[in-house]
Amino acid sequence: MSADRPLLFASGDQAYVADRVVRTWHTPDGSSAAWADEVVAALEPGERAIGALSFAPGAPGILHQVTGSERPLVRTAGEEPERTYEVREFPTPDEYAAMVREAVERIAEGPLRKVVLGRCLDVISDPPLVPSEIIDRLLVTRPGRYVFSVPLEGATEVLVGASPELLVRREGDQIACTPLAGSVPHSDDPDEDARRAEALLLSAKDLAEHAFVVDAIVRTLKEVCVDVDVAAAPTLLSTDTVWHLASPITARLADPETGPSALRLAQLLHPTPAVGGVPTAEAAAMITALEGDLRDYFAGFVGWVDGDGDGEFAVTIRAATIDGPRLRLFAGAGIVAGSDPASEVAETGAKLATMARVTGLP
Ligand SMILES: C=C(O[C@@H]1C=C(C(=O)O)C=C[C@H]1O)C(=O)O
Repeated sequence: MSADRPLLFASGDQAYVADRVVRTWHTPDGSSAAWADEVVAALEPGERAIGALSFAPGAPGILHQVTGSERPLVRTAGEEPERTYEVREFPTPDEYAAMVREAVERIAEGPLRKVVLGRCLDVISDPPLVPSEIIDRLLVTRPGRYVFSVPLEGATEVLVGASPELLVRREGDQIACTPLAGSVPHSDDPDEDARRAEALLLSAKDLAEHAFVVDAIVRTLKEVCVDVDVAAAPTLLSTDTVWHLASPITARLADPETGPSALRLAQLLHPTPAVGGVPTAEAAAMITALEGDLRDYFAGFVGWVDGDGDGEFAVTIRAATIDGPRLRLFAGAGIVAGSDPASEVAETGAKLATMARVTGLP
């Protein structure tokens, strides 16, 4: 494997690192069931497909058919070179606040009830960032549980990140999802931080924002699963920069022999209202109208599947693409009735900070 563009996915206390790429599968349409089934059927025992699928249906997906192994996480040594950064925000925080206002107005008219809107940072780094160094820092500091590095279509581009959000895991007939929605930035003051966490657990706006996601996932799981189980109320999940509301969901595949692989399950569940909205079609139209096409692989899903159909996919958030000197970061936030533009700017700023910190941005 190229040391410049590591191929790995970590969720436990080890990282699965690819050492040989047997084949790379591309599709122009990451929502294609036929493509997903073809890739899974091609996997030999001991192989995995690791990759990423775009946010939009009908947009590309890439899966690397690999052999590899679990490796312990190693601490990096060595000095970081001094870097200079040129940063461009798009949309700007003011433009993003205007997008939030427009979404809130549209939600008041209906039928739109929730939409997730994102913004980006584009950075030019001199000297260029080194993806393997960023991955080492992510693995050791672990700002989110799901650390990934996936080479994309071009010869130099790589998708990296530390997502806190499990889209779906399949292990035999056991299915798990841990949707997140409803967030507040951490405070440096421990008392204030605790107050924010308590307030999040009681916030009607955030609980509503969260319930949209849980309802959509439960509905989809019930099409292919039995024993779908979700806690009566969300719990708190902390990342390096934000508090989230989280709902662990478990289920059992109704028919594990012919039932969907982890990859198919991820396709069926995506886009959840954690990254899209409610209703799905109206939210997607609003996202395109207000954001344009800044997402690509951001807010899609990333992970692995094996030939038995087992696997694990995270939502592609707290993520960045690195392409030589160019770095792009994305963060989004759910907008519902009662969302405050300034708070959404602060929330997306805190989410952007996860990858900004590990890439050394000031
Ligand atoms: C879209 C992002 O995060 C999603 C949106 C959240 C929210 O609106 O509260 C919380 C977690 C994620 O599901 C992101 O981090 O970019």
